[in-house]
Amino acid sequence: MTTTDQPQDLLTTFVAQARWFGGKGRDFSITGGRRLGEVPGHVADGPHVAIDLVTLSFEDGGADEYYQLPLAFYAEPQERIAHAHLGQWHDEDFGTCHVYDAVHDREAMACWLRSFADPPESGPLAFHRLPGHELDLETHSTLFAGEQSNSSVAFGDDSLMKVFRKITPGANPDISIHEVLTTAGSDHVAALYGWLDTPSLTTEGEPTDQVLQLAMLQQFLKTATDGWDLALASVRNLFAEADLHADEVGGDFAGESARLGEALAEVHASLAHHFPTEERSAAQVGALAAAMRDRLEAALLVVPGLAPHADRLRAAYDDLAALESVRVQRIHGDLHLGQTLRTVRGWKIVDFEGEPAKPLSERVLPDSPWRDVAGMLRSFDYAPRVVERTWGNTDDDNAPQRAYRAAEWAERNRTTFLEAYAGRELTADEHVLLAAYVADKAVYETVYEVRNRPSWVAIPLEAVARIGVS
Ligand SMILES: Nc1ncnc2c1ncn2[C@@H]1O[C@H](COP(=O)(O)OP(=O)(O)O)[C@@H](O)[C@H]1O
Ligand SMILES: O=P(O)(O)O[C@H]1O[C@H](CO)[C@@H](O[C@H]2O[C@H](CO)[C@@H](O)[C@H](O)[C@H]2O)[C@H](O)[C@H]1O
Repeated sequence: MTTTDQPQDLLTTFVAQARWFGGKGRDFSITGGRRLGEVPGHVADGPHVAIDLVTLSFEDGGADEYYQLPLAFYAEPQERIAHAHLGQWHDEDFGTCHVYDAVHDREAMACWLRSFADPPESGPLAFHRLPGHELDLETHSTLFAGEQSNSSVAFGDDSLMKVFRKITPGANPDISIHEVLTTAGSDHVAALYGWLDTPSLTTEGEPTDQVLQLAMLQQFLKTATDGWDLALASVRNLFAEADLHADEVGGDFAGESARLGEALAEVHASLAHHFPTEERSAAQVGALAAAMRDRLEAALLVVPGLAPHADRLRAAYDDLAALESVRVQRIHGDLHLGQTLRTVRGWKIVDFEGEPAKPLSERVLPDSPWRDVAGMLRSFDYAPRVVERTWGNTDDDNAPQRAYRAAEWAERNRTTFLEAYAGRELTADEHVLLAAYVADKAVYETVYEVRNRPSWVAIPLEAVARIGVS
C-alpha cells in the first residue's frame, strides 16, 4: 500500500468545489489518502494515471466518507486541460508532476478505455468485461457537463463510463442491477459493458472480503433524450394553446407515459425474477410505516410549512401500517423523469444507485415496487408546475387557466402511466401502499427542495396539501 503525499489544501479545495461532492456546506478536512493503483497503459509523453481514495472527516462529527480521485500526472504543464489543473507536487510514485483531474483528460481516459478492452492480468485494479461488444478504441472522450453525484465520460458515441465519486465498500447497485438486466436481455437499460473494482483493505492494509466498485462502462445511448426535458416540452405546447385540452395538442405526452409505465413494469418483473423477493409480515409493514413517520417528524423540523398537513400524512402511514403483508423486491429506488431516456428504440431507465441520501446498506435492500411508481407519479406532478413557474407573474388573467392546464396534464399522465404499469385495476391494498409512498416521497421532496432549490418547495408542499383531502 502506498500512502500518497499530496498537498492536502489543494485537494480539499478541489473536492469542496466539485459538483459531485455530496457534503456541500459541511466543513471537512482530508485526513487520509491511499493510492488504489495505477491504470495501466502509460506511453511516452503521456500521463501516468492513478486512482487515489481520500478520506474526508467532517467537523460536524458525522462518519468519515471516502471519495475517488482519478488523477493524471504529467512532467510538463498541459495547456489544453489547464481548467482541470489541481497543482504541482512531488508524488511518491511519479516524482514532481503537474496533477490534473483525469476525467477531463483524453490521454488519461484513453489509458482507462484500453484497460477495459485488454484487462491487465494482475494488479490491484480489476477491469471486468461482459461479452458481446467490441469497444471502439478510436474514440475521443468527453466529460458530461451535467455531472451530479458522479462523473460520466462518453467515448465517442460508443460507450459511457460512470466514475463513482463517493465510494462505499460493497456491491454498487448501479452495477449489479445493470449486470443482471443486461444478461437478461432487457430492452429498458443501457447494456453494461464492464466495471472496475479493487479489493477493499482494512486500515492496516489487509484485504477484506469486500470490493470497492469504482466505475462502470456501458452502452452509450446515441439517440437518447431526457424524459424530463420531453415532459417539459409537452407542457409548454399545452400552455401555448390556451384553449385546447392535453389530448388535442401536438406534443401530448400520454402515449409516452403509457410506454414508460409498460417499461417500468417489465424492469420490475425482470428484477423480481432475477433477485430474491420477500413477503413482509404485518410487523415489518408496521416498521415501514414507522420509518415514514420518522421521516415526517425529521422533515417537520426542516420544513415548518408541513405542519398543517402532518395529521393527514400520518393517517396515510396508519393505513399502511394496517396492511397484513407487502411484497418486496429489488427496485430502482429513486425514480423520476430525469432518470428516464427516450431513444428511438423505446424508453431506458438509468442510474440504479437508489436514493442518494441513504447509506448503501439500505439502498440494496428489497423494497416495494410501488415506491418507484410513486416517484414517477410525483414527477408527473412536478413537470407542469415547473413550467407554470417560468411564467413568473401569477397575477395575470391567464394564471388560473394555466393552473387548470397544469393539473390536467399531471392527472392525464399519472393516469395513463399507472394504467399501463398495472394493466388492471389496483386492489384496495395497492391504493393504500401507493398513497403512503407518494406521501413519503412528497415529504422527502420538501426537504430536498429546502436544501437545494428553496424557491421550488411550494411544488411538493402543494402536493402534500392535497393528500388525504376528500
Ligand atoms: N447510457 C447512457 N447513454 C447516454 N446518456 C446517458 C446514459 N446514461 C446516463 N446518461 C445521461 O447522463 C446523465 C447522468 O447519468 P446518471 O446515471 O443519472 O448519473 P449520476 O449518478 O451522476 O446522477 C443522465 O441524466 C443521462 O442524461
Ligand atoms: O437525480 P437524483 O438522484 O440526484 O435525485 C435528486 O434530485 C432530483 C432533482 O434533480 C429530485 O427530483 C425532484 O425534482 C425533479 C425535477 O427536477 C422531479 O422530476 C422529481 O419528481 C422530484 O422528486 C430527487 O427527488 C432527488 O432525490
